[in-house]
Amino acid sequence: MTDKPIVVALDYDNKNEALSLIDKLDPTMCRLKVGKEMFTLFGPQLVKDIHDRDFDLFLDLKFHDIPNTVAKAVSAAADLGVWMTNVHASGGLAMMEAAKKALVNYGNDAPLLIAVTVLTSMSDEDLALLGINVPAQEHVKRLAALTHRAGLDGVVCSAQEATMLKSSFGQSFNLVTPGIRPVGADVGDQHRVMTPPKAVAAGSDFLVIGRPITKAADPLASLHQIVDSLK
Ligand SMILES: O=c1ccn([C@@H]2O[C@H](COP(=O)(O)O)[C@@H](O)[C@H]2O)c(=O)[nH]1
Repeated sequence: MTDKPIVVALDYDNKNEALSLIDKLDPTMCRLKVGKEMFTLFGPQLVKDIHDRDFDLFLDLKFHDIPNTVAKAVSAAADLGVWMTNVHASGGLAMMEAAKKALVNYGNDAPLLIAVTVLTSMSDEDLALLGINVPAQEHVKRLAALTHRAGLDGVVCSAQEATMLKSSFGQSFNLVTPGIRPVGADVGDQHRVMTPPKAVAAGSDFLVIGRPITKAADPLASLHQIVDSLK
């Protein structure tokens, strides 16, 4: 297991609310994720505010565009000094290769670059509506293979696919898994879910957890409970 596997997803529309949670957290306990909502509202200044507090930051903007555009976006994310960023694997091999190439000049300062396979909110039925008539597990494997071939550092997937992906692509291929739900937590819009201890046992490297922490009556206590459940 990675030393700090929990990545708290900060999906807030209020910056002060987010910062007041962050100020109660310890960077040795977890990493943080900023996604489309907060980055659209608060921009690069939020990234600076989080870096000032010494947290590793996953900038989860899931770039999906033509290769040239994605390469430039990934390079802009690297300029912000983030720990991890991502693209959609369904953008294709050329797009992922261009994104990877854009980070060459950053050397050891380059963020980890990972690709989203199939969103954890999607079921086999959702895929069928897109004309993808294979189980999610099979489509995830196909997109992970493309990501591995492009030389990226890993994928976003469900923990339900973790064992299969570790055995196919090896231990060093990072598996970042949202859709994490402690026993009894509201599943919400997620479909392919798993509890924190089971996700780690299955091979997840990083557990992305949002609402079970941020919407809890006591977010800090909820985070502590999850951390303790992994010991
Ligand atoms: O497949 C994916 C990719 C990204 N996410 C993001 O992770 C968090 C999950 O939040 P919860 O509140 O724990 O459901 C959220 O920011 C998503 O944008 C994902 O869920 N699935």
